Amino acid sequence: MSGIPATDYAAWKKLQQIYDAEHSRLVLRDLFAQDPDRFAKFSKEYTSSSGPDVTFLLDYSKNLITQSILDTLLSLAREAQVESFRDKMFAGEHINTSEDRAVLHVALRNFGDFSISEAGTDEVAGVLQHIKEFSNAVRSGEWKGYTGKAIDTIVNIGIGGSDLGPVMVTEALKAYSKRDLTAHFVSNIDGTHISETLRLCNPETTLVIIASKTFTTQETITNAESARDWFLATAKDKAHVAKHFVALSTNTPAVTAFGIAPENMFQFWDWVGGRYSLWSAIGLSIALVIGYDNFEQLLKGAHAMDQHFLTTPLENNLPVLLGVIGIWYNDFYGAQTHVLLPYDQYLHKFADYFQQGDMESNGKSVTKGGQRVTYQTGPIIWGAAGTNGQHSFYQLIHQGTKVIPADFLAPATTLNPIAESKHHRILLSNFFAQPEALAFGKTEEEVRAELGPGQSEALYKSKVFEGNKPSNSIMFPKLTPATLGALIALYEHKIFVQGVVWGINSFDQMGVELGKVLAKKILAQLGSPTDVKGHDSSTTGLIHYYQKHRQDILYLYETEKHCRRSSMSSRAHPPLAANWPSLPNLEFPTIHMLAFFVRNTHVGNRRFVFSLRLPRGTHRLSTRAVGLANEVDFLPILCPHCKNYFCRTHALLDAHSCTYTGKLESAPSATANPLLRCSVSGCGKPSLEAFVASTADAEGRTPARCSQCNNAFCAEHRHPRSHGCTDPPTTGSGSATGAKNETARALLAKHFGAGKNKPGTSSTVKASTSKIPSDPAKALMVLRHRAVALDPKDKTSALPATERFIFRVQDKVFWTRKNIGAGRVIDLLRQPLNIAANKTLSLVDESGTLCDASKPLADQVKETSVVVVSEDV
Ligand SMILES: O=P(O)(O)OC[C@H]1O[C@@H](O)[C@H](O)[C@@H](O)[C@@H]1O
Repeated sequence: MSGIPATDYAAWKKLQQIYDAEHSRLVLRDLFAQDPDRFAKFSKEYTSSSGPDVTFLLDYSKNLITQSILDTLLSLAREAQVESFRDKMFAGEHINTSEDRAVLHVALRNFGDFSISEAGTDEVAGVLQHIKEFSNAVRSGEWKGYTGKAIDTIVNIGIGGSDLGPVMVTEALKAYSKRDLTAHFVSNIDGTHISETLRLCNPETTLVIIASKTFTTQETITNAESARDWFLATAKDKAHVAKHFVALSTNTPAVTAFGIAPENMFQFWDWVGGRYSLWSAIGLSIALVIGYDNFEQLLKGAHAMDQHFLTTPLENNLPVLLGVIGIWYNDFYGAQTHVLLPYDQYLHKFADYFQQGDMESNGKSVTKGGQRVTYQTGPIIWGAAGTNGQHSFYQLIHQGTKVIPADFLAPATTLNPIAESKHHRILLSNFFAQPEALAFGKTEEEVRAELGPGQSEALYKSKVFEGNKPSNSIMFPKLTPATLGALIALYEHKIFVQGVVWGINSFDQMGVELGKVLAKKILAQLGSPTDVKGHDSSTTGLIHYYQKHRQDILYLYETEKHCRRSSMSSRAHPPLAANWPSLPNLEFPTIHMLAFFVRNTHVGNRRFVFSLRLPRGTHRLSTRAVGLANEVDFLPILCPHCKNYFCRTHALLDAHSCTYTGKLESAPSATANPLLRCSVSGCGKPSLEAFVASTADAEGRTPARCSQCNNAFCAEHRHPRSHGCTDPPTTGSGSATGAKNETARALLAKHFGAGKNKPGTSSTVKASTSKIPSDPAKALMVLRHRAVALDPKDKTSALPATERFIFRVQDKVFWTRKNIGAGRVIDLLRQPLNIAANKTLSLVDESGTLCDASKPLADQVKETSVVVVSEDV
């Protein structure tokens, strides 16, 4: 890590000479035959020097090494100053030079032994205490969700180091888990990942953990926002987020901006690399799954390995031995990969985890000094658990042309001793057999003796195993949290050793950035083929192919001219079609995410228009929200037969020339279930409920019924007004809101005249409706010009139009900032309306609902609508 090219070291040159002169004589069969003590010489038993007790055996005798080669490899480590850089790491020196950061994952599991002065290391114990208290509260059921139920599901949203570590460890230690707490991990930006996960979750009993060191990672933040939308679709009130969302991050401002309270944030520090972060707050999901005490055992197991690495002479230092032996193959034998083969199903994510751990750390091609290396650095890491690989890729390891060093890992005792441990004995027989077969193979003589004479030459040859394939074997008594901690730390330090020898910075990851930048640029160009600029012909061709073949538009607007269905959109409306965004085939229960998606979609210069047309509150997808949406219909109707989405005009089978050819068992017909027909007498069209009920997983979805009379209506008659529904919404007895609204209505009746007059249109208070178009988008444009700032301190020129909220009071049109609470609006209205300060006022919306003074007005009333100022409510 000094930045010196490894080839400059004398030991490197010597190793090259040894390889050139000796490698053809390095034959494991011979090496073992020559030295009966080879196993004793080239194996070590690790025993933790501090509690908890951890022990394992590392057998590295099946490597293509002699003592003198090993000595030279260790000389290389010394020459590259592995010990000195190790000490610098533990001391908190900024060995991550490109980012000027310390590398202190060891401080996260430092139970008092090492003295580290870096800022933040003194806060580790406090964060662990926070993890302890929180995980205990959740696991015991003391932490309640917003409806008073205990948490039974956690969803960790993170990617890379904020995902792989918790995934691997919670899988590895599943035997220690709280079985009635289900843990899900969502990482991929593919909406399928979060959608399929949330389908399994109940918002009332789910805790979402947003794990992101930077809190800017596109995948994590997008998934987290969708999860929040999913949650609020049921919970409604943003205040409930506090009980269901926590963040693990170093970025306090971004976490706060997301809406997570500081007390629900678990801090860590920039000296924790993402791929070394499972020991930090990122391990919260681990503590939740296996309990804090087990989490601490994991940390302590790793800490003992840290002590071993820090204090043990290189000859006996296990991470050093693994590191230099790996270099021998990587740089002298030309091995390109290294395979991790745990014979323990619980470790099935071990190789995935170290793919990031190793490849992101040592996948570098310039030294710390900026020189292009002339030798190989980090290997490709891969692998799989148990005997599965034997039935697929082991063929190549045994008889292929490549050198593939392998690490075999296995527990002596299984945690699932079913059938009197028969499974485990078979598993272990394979664990012992494979390294043996790889090392010693089967000679042609042995094959001939086995097959006897008279076989084809090709057959004899094809059954020969050349052997001489190197491997390490690691065996431990049982997979415990502490043992796992020690094994992970063993590999972490191995990676460190190799990085030091190669002179590279193992702790940055510049190589992941370029793709992210290009993806952002491309995302903005996906709307239209004419937007695709600045790419090579291949990339351009791929994007154009996607644009041609994507299935467009699953959402609907108020007029037929905006209706799209994928199969005919381009024919029907060629100029517009290309600009529509591609949306996933969302099913009804997840459609609330659609509004979110659209709000954030770049659709060329049409994006803003679409945003304006989105009805407020439709993301909640309640029928009431749709009904309030001034005819803007955001409810896509899924044809139960051809499974395409249509607007109300094209929802019927004949209207969209349904391609379904099977028997139409539930096809709408005049004689179909009358309950599924529009309730308006004489209409007879299928109700929205008919489509929804037959197409979606009924559980958790919002019924497409009138929120007031609860009857089912067709798209034409779904709004309360359009089917003559005048009954007030049922608020439920004892509902505080309901009671308040009753009072509000009574007062409205008193002040502005009861009965049929709508609030704000009484003779007493009359909103001017002259020259205001009925189309909400046009109305907004007109009113935006007429609106004056309610707060004299606000200047129109200082705030973008999208951040201004327009509403009407009497014949006046005002705008406020969107986050202004209704209480503050009341105060500000006194002056223009000339209302004395001693009067108690309330705001009431068009439907007679009392506004909550503590919440933003913009969240409670429809933009451009009339708001009534009422006394005494
Ligand atoms: O935790 P964050 O900041 O969301 O980052 C997640 C991952 O983001 C990737 O881009 C990095 O390569 C990883 O190292 C990192 O673990």
